Amino acid sequence: MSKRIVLALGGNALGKGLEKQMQAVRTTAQAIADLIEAGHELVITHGNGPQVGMIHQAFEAAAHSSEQYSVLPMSVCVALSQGYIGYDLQNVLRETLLKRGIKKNVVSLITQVRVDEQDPAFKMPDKPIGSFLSEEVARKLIQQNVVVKEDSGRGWRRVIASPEPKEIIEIEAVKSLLDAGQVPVTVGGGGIPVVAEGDHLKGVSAVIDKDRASAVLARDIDADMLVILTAVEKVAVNFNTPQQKWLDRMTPEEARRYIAEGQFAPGSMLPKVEAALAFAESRPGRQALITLLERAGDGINGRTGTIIG
Ligand SMILES: NC(=O)OP(=O)(O)O
Repeated sequence: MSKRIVLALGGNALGKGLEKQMQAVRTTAQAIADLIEAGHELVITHGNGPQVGMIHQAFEAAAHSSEQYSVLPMSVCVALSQGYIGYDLQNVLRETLLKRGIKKNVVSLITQVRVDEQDPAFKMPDKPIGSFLSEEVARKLIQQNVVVKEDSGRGWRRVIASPEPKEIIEIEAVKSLLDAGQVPVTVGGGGIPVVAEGDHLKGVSAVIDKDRASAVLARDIDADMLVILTAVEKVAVNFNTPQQKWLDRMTPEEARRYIAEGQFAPGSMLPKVEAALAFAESRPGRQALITLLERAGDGINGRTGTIIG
């Protein structure tokens, strides 16, 4: 049965760096084309952690080299990341679909997402962006008042505020594209974070979690399913212990209990399970799926992955 699906692409669907991203997007496009060919109506969202950090750092270096350039506000960096990643996705997916005889526009929408200026996240930056840094580089950045954190023994990364997404500003445009049979790429990098000042939307320094924004999007376009693609086929409890157990399904009650037990790592599986739970609970009958990109088709058909709902 065909479904309306929001497909949230994780880091490994995009690769790191220009060339690796182009290679990864080719594989990603094949998996997405399989779903379109199977008759599903898709909206594609994606992360931007490595890319937005790279863009910010590049403009910072440029600003140090010449007075003509300035450091870009993070909201503008998110907008640039939507264009950079969205262009690759729409270019490659269009071609992949054409080779299968499917003619559809794939359209990247520069998408703003409203957040609350009072969100406590602005006082506690915790979203890692950019590449891993050595301790030496991290200590230099700390002296320059840049917020960095050690990331699970893997190295240091810059961190930034990640407020809760409240509203997708361009939601009606997404619905229009879907109704016209096209494939929107939207809410890239969680959307450009903005706060409302009357009719004006002011960009703010933050990076919204793309899974949380995807859950809001999926709710507001009345999707049947939110598919969160990540680096593991299923969600596990007691991860990396002798008691590790892979989960085929979680009811909302079980998901809440596992979250309360601290089963999922913050900044990793926790926001994915929270986003999946928020969507599943937004209306009876809605389901979220967490799985690998290459198992998405099987997961949608109930053959693998972890279903929440
Ligand atoms: N914005 C966002 O959530 O990006 P990542 O998934 O790459 O961290």
